[in-house]
Amino acid sequence: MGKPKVLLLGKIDHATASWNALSDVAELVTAQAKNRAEFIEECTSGRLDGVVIICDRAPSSLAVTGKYDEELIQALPKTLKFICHNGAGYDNINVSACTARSILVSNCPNVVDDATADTAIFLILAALRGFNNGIMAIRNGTWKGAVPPPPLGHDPQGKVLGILGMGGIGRNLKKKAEAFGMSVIYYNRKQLDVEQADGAEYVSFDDLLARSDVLSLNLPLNAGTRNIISTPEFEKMKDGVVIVNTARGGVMDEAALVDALNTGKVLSVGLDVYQQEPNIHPGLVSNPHVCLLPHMGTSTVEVSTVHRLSFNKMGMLIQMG
Ligand SMILES: O=CC(=O)O
Repeated sequence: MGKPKVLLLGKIDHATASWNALSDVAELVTAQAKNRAEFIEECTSGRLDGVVIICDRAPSSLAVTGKYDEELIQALPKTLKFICHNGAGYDNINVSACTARSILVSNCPNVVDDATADTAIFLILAALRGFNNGIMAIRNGTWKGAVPPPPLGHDPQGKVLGILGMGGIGRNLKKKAEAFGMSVIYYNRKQLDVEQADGAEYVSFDDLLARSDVLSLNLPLNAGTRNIISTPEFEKMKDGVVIVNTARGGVMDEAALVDALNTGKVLSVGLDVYQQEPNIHPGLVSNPHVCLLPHMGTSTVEVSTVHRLSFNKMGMLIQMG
């Protein structure tokens, strides 16, 4: 019997040696397709027959696969057994459709905790302090910007940080935020045990909305969390609340956020993720109180280097049969 085939979708920049080392135990193949239609055609033409594992390097794979929806999953090679998704969030994969085809799906949680929590800290500071006003003004050649100048920002010290979703990233953010003098409350589907909560106060969803000076979204996107923050939720928040989203754009209603910014209910926002990436609601782009990043929360050499280990593990799994 030949070696099992592993199909790489997307680019590898920092784990090339580990990827190549997999060839000891697997036949490494790449797709010729440049877009989803071509990929589906490539799968159905039989060129990828024999592929047992897909190594999905999101987001660079997205241009070729689009969402792993029912249509795509039905087209994948009949021999496929595993999809190894290199991100933490796997909302782009219809896991039920994979299960129906007996395809196992794995993701990479934990490795992104530091990088994502660091990004949340950056956005919290930027939004609280109004740094985006200054960043825009200095690049426009107007030094500190408008006359009269924009209102003074706020220190994180003494503020209540509400964390919605207290998984690995939420807990990592809690520790970092405490170093800036913030006190942390959280809401999660389940209350954490004492050790994991580490002093963070568990509150109801409504209390989280009502008590947070800064609200950080750190929960996965799924049918139950889509638009979990929308107009009724903004109404329950403090006037002048600051919101940061490093999770998925789909958990917050962007149009409702623009309205809440325009009325002053929300003072400022820090965003790394959007509902329809790479498109961003024009009301967010034009608002100087919104600090925007192009979904780069996990884009570090260290995260990519840890992904290397996942190739090594994939190799070991193949060897173990
Ligand atoms: O967004 C990045 C990830 O899900 O890892």
